[in-house]
Amino acid sequence: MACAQRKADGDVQVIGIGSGSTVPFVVERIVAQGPEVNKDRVFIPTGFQSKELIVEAHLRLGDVDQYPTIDVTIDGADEVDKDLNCIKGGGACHLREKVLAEAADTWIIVADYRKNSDVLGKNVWSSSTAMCRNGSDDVTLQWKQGVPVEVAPFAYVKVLQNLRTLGSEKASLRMAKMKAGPIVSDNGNFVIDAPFPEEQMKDPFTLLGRIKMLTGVVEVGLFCHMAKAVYFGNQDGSVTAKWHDGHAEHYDNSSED
Ligand SMILES: O=C[C@H](O)[C@H](O)[C@H](O)COP(=O)(O)O
Repeated sequence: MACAQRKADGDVQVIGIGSGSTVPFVVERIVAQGPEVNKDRVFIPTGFQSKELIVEAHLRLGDVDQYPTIDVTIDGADEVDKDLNCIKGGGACHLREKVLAEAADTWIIVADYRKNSDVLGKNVWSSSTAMCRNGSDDVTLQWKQGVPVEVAPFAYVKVLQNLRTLGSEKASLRMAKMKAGPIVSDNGNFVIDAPFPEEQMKDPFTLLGRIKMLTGVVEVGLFCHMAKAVYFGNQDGSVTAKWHDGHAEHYDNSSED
């Protein structure tokens, strides 16, 4: 998105590239800035998808162990609440995404308007990432997946039980679509999807702390108080930007140049 990328202009040299359906557009926009602008930039991926995008675009690939401080990370989201807290991990990338979000001076989300929600978990729209990976555009397969929780494989049954006790009655292991068995993250872990009642989702920061304390949990797909800004692409091509301080702006189609 043009306006999100504008935030990445200037002196930015180390850029984190997140995962999801909007990220290819971000990379496209970066490439369009030309080789002269990009020659001194290093791009850090959050997983397989973004690594491929960076390599295919002939941008310089780096890793977070070389660059533990990132100027700006641009990522997608499954859902964003009114305080810019996010659910992420529909594509099972949330561990690396959170590392790159924390490493970044500025963390920016680019998402489509269906991800904009008052309270996390209320939105029936969820990640299209898995569907895109399966080569299908069938967005009628929407589901309420809850909070993605990456777990050490040997501990998943214990963590499932813990999550149910915490209030997620329907917590379940995420199963692969084209493979018999569970999906395995880029880090070799399993992912549990844990829907929680609205009352608990209204305070995602407290819920995040509770889930994170469960032994066997590697990372939780709740990103609280992290986003500096979220850019929502609207159906008509315009963009609505919301900042963490409550400020919002609207850009019409022509500002996308
Ligand atoms: O694990 C995946 C990431 O958190 C994605 O950023 C998130 O799932 C959004 O993906 P999409 O834009 O494909 O819905």
